[in-house]
Amino acid sequence: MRKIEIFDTTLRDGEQSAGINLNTAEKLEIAKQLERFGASIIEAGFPASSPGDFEAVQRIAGTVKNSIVTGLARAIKKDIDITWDALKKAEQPHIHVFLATSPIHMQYKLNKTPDQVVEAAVEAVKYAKNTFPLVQWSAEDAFRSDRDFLVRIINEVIKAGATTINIPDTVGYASPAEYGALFKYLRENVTGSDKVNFSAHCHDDLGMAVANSIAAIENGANQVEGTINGIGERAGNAALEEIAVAMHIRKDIYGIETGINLQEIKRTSQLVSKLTGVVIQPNKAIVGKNAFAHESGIHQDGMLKNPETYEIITPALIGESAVPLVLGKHSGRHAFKDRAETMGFDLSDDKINRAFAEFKKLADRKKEITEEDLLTLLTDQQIQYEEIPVYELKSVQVQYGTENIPTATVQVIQPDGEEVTVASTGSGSVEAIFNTLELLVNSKVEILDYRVTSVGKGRDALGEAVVNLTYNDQKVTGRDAAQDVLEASAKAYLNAINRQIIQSGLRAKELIR
Ligand SMILES: CC(=O)SCCNC(=O)CCNC(=O)[C@H](O)C(C)(C)COP(=O)(O)OP(=O)(O)OC[C@H]1O[C@@H](n2cnc3c(N)ncnc32)[C@H](O)[C@@H]1OP(=O)(O)O
Ligand SMILES: CC(C)C(=O)C(=O)O
Repeated sequence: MRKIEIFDTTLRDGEQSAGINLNTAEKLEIAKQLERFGASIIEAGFPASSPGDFEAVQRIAGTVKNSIVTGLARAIKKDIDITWDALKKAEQPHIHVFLATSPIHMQYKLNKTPDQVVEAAVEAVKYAKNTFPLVQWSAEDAFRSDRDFLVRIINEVIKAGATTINIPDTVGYASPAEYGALFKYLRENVTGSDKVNFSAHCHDDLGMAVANSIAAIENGANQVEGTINGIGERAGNAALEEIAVAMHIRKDIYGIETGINLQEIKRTSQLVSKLTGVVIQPNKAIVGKNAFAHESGIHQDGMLKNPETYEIITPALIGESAVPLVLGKHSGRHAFKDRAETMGFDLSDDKINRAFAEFKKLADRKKEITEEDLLTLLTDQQIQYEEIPVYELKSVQVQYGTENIPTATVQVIQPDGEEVTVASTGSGSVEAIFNTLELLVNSKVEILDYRVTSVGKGRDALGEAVVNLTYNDQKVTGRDAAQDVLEASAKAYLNAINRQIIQSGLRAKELIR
């Protein structure tokens, strides 16, 4: 079996999805899970792009041991220096330097001639190589670049010390046959192409990112890049869970080993969805909630007679356990802690106690506590910060009637510890709550997006709200769940405000550069 390295860019290209904004603690949590998932390389961010990205990459590099941690950098010395500062303590410092090579990018975006682009790429790779043992160089928009120019610049960056060459289809324009052919051409024409890794990086604008990545593997790529749940810039990146399972299920034709721990797929996907607020479409391959649901009579009949009639992947393969529900209002702390550990949470006794208290409150109101409910409760505890005081929702009350103006009354404890109650109106119940909270947080808030979904099944399922807003001129996403969608909405709004406060609080305490 041939080994393919899996390069995960959920925290860099994935975070470039419109509306996603992860803080350092959330990124660290995802990185630790990506390590369990078995990613060979984790691109933890773009350190020169913001203090938040710098801090996240630095923290992840200091924590993750079993995956290589990398950071993205433009082909400029300042970016490379900042990336080195963030990654110098990593076990195997790795940098990902990129520079565009397509005519349209060189002429209009970079305003450079092809010769100047070659010179800048070589200079950047040489400079990076002074400190980093592992240097990946990406030809941004490689697929729309001239092939012979690509061969020329790749030859030069390999001479300058690049250890991996990435050939992105930056705008998702390639077809599988074309993208595969490009890898074959480069493997055949680049001098010493067998001495470096060739990497595929595909976007899903035409829905072909996974197919293109597999075509690259078939034609000489020994690394593929992508994200969990396929999140990423515009239509997203290749979904890594789809590639990993495709390689496993069809090892008869591909003969590829990815090193991915398939059992961790479900949990990784759920964690990324929860923390980014990006809901997974139900029919999404591998991780969608309908991916293993057989609905029609003829299919169900076949499944009962022999599951192989319709099932090519079992839920168990990706760690989707059909554990019978054992937790309810009569369960105790031991069973709760045990389940948390089985789900992969490693929480202090304090955090387990707090999660248990929340669980008991929920169990009083809800007859069935599902795996999704537990995931929500435990994830919330896992990423709580104690050191920065934030807003705490005490109560929310809404008066609504078809003939009345909806009015919300909200009681919160402010970061300074003072308890305040404020009321305001809106054209609907949610708007009334948001207007009231805006008065409370004392600053202009612009709502960019708002969604409510149900967590789990049944009438008494938890409602999860995701609010994307601007506060103190920063875009931030908040999410929270509650039995009632209005309470979930209020909590999600405050969660967004609190995340912004925490991020600036950490920076003020110089925990962030
Ligand atoms: C295909 C990809 O996904 S590439 C990664 C995209 N990710 C991001 O952009 C992450 C977030 N970005 C940012 O925070 C900002 O864009 C920053 C901090 C990186 C740069 O911000 P600014 O300095 O304000 O520049 P701005 O983004 O407006 O323009 C980009 C500049 O970088 C140049 N540039 C673009 N790519 C490269 C490169 N690979 N190497 C060197 N220079 C580059 C552009 O030509 C432009 O230069 P100019 O100012 O001389 O015209
Ligand atoms: C920086 C590069 C690898 C990229 O994200 C792209 O080209 O899509």
